[in-house]
Amino acid sequence: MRKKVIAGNWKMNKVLKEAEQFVADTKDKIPGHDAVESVVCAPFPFLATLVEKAAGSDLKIAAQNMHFEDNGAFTGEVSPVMLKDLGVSYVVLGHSERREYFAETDETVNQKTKAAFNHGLTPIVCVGETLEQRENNETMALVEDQVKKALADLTEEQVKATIIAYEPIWAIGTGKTATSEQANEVCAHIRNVVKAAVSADAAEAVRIQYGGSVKPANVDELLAQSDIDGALVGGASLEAESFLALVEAGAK
Ligand SMILES: O=C(CO)COP(=O)(O)O
Repeated sequence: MRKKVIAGNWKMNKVLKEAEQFVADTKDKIPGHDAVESVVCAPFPFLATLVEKAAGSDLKIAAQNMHFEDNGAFTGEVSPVMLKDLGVSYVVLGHSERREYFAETDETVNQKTKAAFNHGLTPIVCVGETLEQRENNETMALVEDQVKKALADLTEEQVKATIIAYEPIWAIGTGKTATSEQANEVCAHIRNVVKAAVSADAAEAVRIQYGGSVKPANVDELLAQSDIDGALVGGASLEAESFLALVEAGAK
């Protein structure tokens, strides 16, 4: 059985006080790490404080992006060395909003994924199609291409430790969830892509999340699917009560 991973992606929301309050409200109620991995992906300015506030609990803190270089003349960027130094555990890479607004490419996602492993961070690699691509029946080929490029040159052990998030862009922040069958179909395809590109063992071990309008009301059905190992959640992760309901679903 693959352990479920529930990750809240706060995107560009909250101020520090609100972020601290969220951790205070949730950390003692998070199920044990053996049952489910519970992660909050917070904006950079909150990371140091949140790692400190969540210490000793089963709530883990993630970044929403990073550069692939260790250091250097990259004004405005944050490196994997900095994240590791703060005690950050996971990093979201290649989110569709970064691909669309900040010129993230499959190649930079690959460089960042390798950098994450070089520094002991667990990457959450996002893939997914637009509505137009879905309507043109391009979903499977597109997602296959994104997955292969993101994982290129990783070792089998690294692929096993990667978290892939399938987030159909048309379902993000729109209230339109993919049906659990639609979501599972693509997640199963991703697992087959990993099997063909890497190994059956890697495909069995890799965790694949679904993301896109996940909420307490639909999470159980999504997590009951054969190839969905967790959720990457935007809007419904912002409130403590809703986030706790999601992680409890992941621990069932
Ligand atoms: O993009 C997402 C998580 O990374 C999904 O966002 P919503 O849950 O708000 O649709």
